[in-house]
Amino acid sequence: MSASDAAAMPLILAVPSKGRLQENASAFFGRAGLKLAQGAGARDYRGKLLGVPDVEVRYLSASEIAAQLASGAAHLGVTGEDLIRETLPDVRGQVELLTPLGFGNATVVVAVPQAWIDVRDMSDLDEVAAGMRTRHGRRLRVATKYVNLTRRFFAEKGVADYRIVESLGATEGAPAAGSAEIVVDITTTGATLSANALKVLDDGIILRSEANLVASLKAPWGEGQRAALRTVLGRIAAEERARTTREVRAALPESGTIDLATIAGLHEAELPYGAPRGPEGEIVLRCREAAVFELAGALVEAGARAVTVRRVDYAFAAENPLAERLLARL
Ligand SMILES: Nc1ncnc2c1ncn2[C@@H]1O[C@H](COP(=O)(O)OP(=O)(O)OP(=O)(O)O)[C@@H](O)[C@H]1O
Ligand SMILES: O=P(O)(O)OC[C@H]1O[C@H](OP(=O)(O)OP(=O)(O)O)[C@H](O)[C@@H]1O
Ligand SMILES: [Mg+2]
Repeated sequence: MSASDAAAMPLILAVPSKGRLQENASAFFGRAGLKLAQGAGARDYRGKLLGVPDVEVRYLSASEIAAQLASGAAHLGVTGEDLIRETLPDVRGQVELLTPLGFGNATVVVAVPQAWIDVRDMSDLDEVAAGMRTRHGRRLRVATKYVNLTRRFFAEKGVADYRIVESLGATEGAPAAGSAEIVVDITTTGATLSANALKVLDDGIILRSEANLVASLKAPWGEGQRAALRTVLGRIAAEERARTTREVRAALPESGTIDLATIAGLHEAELPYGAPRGPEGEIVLRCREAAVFELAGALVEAGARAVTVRRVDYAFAAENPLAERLLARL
């Protein structure tokens, strides 16, 4: 491929096409002013970002997204951290987890039958497994689709006498069906585990996962794709900054001055438009939502004639921390 071909290639953004991550993911992009436009219908697995050329959206399953970020077939994607850690042999070398998204929360756990009342933790499980091996010549069977996470975790806990039965769905049913003794699976409310008379071991939490925005280090990052990256991540950061902060405007006193630097420092506020030019006038600060009342109080105390606080939709800034962090690694 020539350099000019590479420059014309779009940034590939992989978005969940189904399951519980789908709706949340498109709502997340929508809030950031990135409207996903799917092709002809729900079965068209390609689309665009309205108003952002040079981006191609691909709708894939959450596990396929992890695989495509690993191989470099996609530049950016939304998927569960569980799938990233399960699918990628070298997470740090293959991808950058840019930011957790606050949805798709689930925990990968080791669960055993509730009837095993003496088995409370991994060391109890180790005894059961060793006993099965010596007394019955059989190995404890673990049903899971998280084969790699299971192997790593069991090795860390020193449990070796087991074998994995790969499960592609309804994993929690495996013990009752007789195809495995225990399971490693994901849980959110715990309803599925209870319904199948399973319990989580006390130290059986393998990973707490949520959906993440993930970038591939293996994808071809030409100039066009880097520019598209800055646009996309700039909007995401602008929405996040806006959502987590408040804009505080203060009318400065007619006489005397306010020591804004000290007040801003105390309340971890910024002056996004700089310091006031004269003694009188209006000043704009930005602070964390939780600090709003203290900051407003301090400004009034210091002589401000009026203070207003508001939410903003987007807060853009010259710095693009998400993009810079990734670009520094490419
Ligand atoms: N209660 C939950 N159960 C399963 N996954 C969840 C849950 N909550 C969040 N997730 C996240 O969503 C990801 C995809 O799961 P989901 O069930 O939505 O997809 P799916 O399309 O059904 O995939 P699969 O068919 O492989 O289960 C999970 O790997 C996990 O990161
Ligand atoms: O702790 P809970 O809130 O009960 O959720 C956990 C269940 O949800 C998921 O299954 P899903 O509904 O995605 O079906 P699947 O196995 O076909 O993917 C997961 O595999 C568990 O079975
Ligand atoms: Mg599922």
